[in-house]
Amino acid sequence: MSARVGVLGANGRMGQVLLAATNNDGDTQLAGAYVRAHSQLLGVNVNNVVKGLSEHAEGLAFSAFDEQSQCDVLIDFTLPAGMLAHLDIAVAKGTPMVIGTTGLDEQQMQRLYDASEHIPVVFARNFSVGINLLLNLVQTAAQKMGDDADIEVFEAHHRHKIDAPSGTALALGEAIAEAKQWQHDDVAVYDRSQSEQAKSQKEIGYSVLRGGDIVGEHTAYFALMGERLELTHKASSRMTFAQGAVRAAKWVQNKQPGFYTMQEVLEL
Ligand SMILES: NC(=O)C1=CN([C@@H]2O[C@H](COP(=O)(O)OP(=O)(O)OC[C@H]3O[C@@H](n4cnc5c(N)ncnc54)[C@H](OP(=O)(O)O)[C@@H]3O)[C@@H](O)[C@H]2O)C=CC1
Ligand SMILES: O=C(O)C1=N[C@H](C(=O)O)C[C@H](O)C1
Repeated sequence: MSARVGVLGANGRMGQVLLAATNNDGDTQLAGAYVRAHSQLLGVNVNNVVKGLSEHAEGLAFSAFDEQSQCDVLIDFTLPAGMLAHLDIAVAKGTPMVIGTTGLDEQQMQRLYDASEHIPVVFARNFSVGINLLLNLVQTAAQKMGDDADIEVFEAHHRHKIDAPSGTALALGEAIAEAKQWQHDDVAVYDRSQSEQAKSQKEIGYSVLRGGDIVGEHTAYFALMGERLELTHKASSRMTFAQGAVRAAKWVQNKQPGFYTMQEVLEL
């Protein structure tokens, strides 16, 4: 039976692509397009806003998410505060969640871990296949390039992005730190403008570009004297993230409560 999927933040950049990805997947049914309680879209047919949906979406209108909402799985790409409010309802209802929202602080992450004791949660700061593979590749590079390698992570995104560095950049840095057996928070450097010293060997430096319509680009640098390795991923369509999230939604719908990663979904 096809999974009935509800999309939270359905009017967002990702939300609209998620509506299409859910609607176009043969194994999922778009069961809810949820917007905020005061949204002007409430009651508006999704086909009037998102073009190219199949006839399966006909008759579905944007609605507010609450305890009455009926779905097998929820997908959330919103903002931390909204996601946590959605999570509380999902826990109360026992509905599995796929979460792509980034910019969570430590306490907000703890709320996710706590919730995953009651419902299955797939959390990924990037749902593309390439980035999830890159999370493995940077660990190999971190181990093999040697202690002399300078490690930096660069990311570029569209002008509307709020959080920085991106969730993906931080995930790459954390994967590198794990491979080096470093504490990420001890080695992360976000700003060198006040530093009057050369960098140390035990650093992961982050740099950020915001501009135009860049969907998402990430590069991990491993720089030695005389050579440098650059591992780059470029997303050119949000559909890649949306299709990954729909894949995760199908995977998680019958899982036991727990905290799952996209690497587990992809068996990487
Ligand atoms: N993991 C991954 O693969 C990816 C993750 N992302 C992440 O997804 C998130 C969304 O990105 P994007 O779609 O570009 O952002 P948008 O700003 O376009 O969309 C955000 C959506 O969240 C809704 N929202 C915000 N706050 C709340 C709230 N308190 N309650 C309910 N709804 C809320 C907004 O509603 P309204 O319009 O009414 O404000 C909007 O629909 C970001 O964290 C981004 O980093 C993005 C791409 C890929
Ligand atoms: O906000 C975005 O757009 C994206 N956010 C995610 C992140 O913060 O890493 C994933 C992707 O790069 C797009």
